[in-house]
Amino acid sequence: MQYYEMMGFAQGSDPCLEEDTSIDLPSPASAALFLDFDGTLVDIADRPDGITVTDAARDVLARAFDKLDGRVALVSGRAIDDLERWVPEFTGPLIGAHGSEFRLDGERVQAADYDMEMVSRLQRLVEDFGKLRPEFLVENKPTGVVLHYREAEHLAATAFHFMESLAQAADGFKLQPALMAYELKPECVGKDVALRRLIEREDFVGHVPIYAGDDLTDEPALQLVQDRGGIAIKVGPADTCAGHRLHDPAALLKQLGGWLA
Ligand SMILES: O=P(O)(O)OC[C@H]1O[C@H](O[C@H]2O[C@H](CO)[C@@H](O)[C@H](O)[C@H]2O)[C@H](O)[C@@H](O)[C@@H]1O
Repeated sequence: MQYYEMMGFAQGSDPCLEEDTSIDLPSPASAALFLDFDGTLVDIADRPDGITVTDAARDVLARAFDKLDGRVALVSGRAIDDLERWVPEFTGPLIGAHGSEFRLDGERVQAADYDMEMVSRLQRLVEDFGKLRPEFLVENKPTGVVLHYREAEHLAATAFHFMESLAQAADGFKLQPALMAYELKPECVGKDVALRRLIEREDFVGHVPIYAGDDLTDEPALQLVQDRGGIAIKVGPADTCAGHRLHDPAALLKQLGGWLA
């Protein structure tokens, strides 16, 4: 068992979990669509810079933007600068760094106040730790830092203990377990908090929210959407509160492609 699973979030596939191949989605004219990025729109890769945004993914984003009259947003743990590099053609709303940053109507907004000095300090500490164990990959974000152990699974517990200790010491920051990674992020941010703000905007309100996500960080947003009468789709095999499940990004793109045809 990986340390990540010990923390309560199973990654392993469970043959008992059924895929929901025909989700009854509302008409695009009455819907708003929110998509997580890694593991949902694109397949997970060995490294953050190793992903491929397929033509199918770009096509679904473009058609959703058109058919839903702009009511489609990406909701990601990645920073907005990073998302913009991967999908430069997408002009819709972006929620980045787990809800710390927004891009709305083409404008950048910082969603939360956090201690920038502390971010720099944490980044330095994690970078130094990463130099001691180059098997880890360190990813800096404007709001924090991630220690990836995908290429050193046997060091998962080491990664956890180090990052957990920093979280205990860093006022206003918390540990966010993710897929084969531990992140330090401001404790006031969350995808659900950011999503609530977007859902309540004039152009989104009154439309049925649909959210698809694969990771632990998506669970509060999946719950929020269900609480608002919307549709929550879990991508992948992990435990979830979502009412629907699809196996992988390809299955999601197929569903959405059919819906938007
Ligand atoms: O909220 P998301 O859009 O799903 O972003 C979550 C994190 O995604 C990236 O890390 C994850 O995907 C990498 C590429 O597939 C993979 O190598 C890594 O193990 C995963 O944790 C990204 O690097 C993080 O910043 C995001 O928070």
